[in-house]
Amino acid sequence: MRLVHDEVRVQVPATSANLGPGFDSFGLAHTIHDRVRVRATTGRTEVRVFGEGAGEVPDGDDHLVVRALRAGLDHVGAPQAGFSLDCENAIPHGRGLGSSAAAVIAGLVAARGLISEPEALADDVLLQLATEFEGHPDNAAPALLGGATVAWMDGRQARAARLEVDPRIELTVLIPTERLPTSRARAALPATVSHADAAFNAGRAGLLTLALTSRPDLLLPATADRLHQAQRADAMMASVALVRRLRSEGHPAVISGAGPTVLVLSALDGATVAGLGPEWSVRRPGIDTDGVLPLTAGSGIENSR
Ligand SMILES: Nc1ncnc2c1ncn2[C@@H]1O[C@H](COP(=O)(O)OP(=O)(O)O)[C@@H](O)[C@H]1O
Ligand SMILES: N[C@@H](CCOP(=O)(O)O)C(=O)O
Repeated sequence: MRLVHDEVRVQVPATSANLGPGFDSFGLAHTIHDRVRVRATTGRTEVRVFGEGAGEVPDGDDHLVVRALRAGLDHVGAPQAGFSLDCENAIPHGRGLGSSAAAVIAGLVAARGLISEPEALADDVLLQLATEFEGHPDNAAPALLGGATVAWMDGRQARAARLEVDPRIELTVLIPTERLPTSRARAALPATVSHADAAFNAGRAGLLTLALTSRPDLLLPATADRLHQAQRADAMMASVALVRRLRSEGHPAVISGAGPTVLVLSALDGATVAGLGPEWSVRRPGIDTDGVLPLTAGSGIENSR
């Protein structure tokens, strides 16, 4: 395998995993995007970051996009190089909006864009490699495929299928200032769950497929969860309290991914939004139906220096 291109640009969406009952399986892509330009060089790796994560994430080979890029090249036996990266990040870090999965998918798709036989890094291969980075496939699947996805593990093999989301479904994303690393939220989960709670979530996850694709009127019952949100309440008390309040008022609210962002699968009215404190930033993204995309020159990233 050879490197046949020396520059590639990639756009990748934010994602909300779980969507209530679908722990580690359901996910949804938003029209909030990170963009990365990767150039292969003969020098050492340099990363410039604009927006989210600037001044915080590593600026060399430890950068997550670079680690994923190198993993993709290693997987197909392509030679390594130095890399120069420009990252324009809009996905907040540590808020449950899939920033780490987006970085991994961006790096892997950049690797695909540099090599002589891109089919060696087909989507199923990238989903597996991304799942090995993340430990769960539910953010990587929608970041890769767009729309809503159901992901599952077949032994150690990650798989995913895409759902066509009903166009009547709108989104409101409530992002708090505090962060919660996904690793900490996962450590808060109990090792076992009750049979009754597992059965409850199985029924609601099945219903969620119907609600997302053709019955948005069922979104409130379809987004109920007993397996992970309450169990993580100590790590994000305000978010879990907000989900409970919004649901009691009839809004299909869930914790986005491992939190602490709250995702509402409806256009939350202005009065409800206005009543939230200043610690909540409100976004109304669309649903990204493309997933990760290679970009052509002139798509905006050249604003980076
Ligand atoms: N675009 C990025 N570039 C480099 N590192 C990133 C990027 N996005 C996320 N990360 C890394 O992943 C961490 C957040 O991952 P995680 O705790 O799983 O939260 P999230 O819910 O945002 O994915 C960041 O603190 C950073 O170390
Ligand atoms: N299923 C995972 C999802 C984590 O999503 P993130 O966006 O918070 O990284 C979990 O709930 O741990």
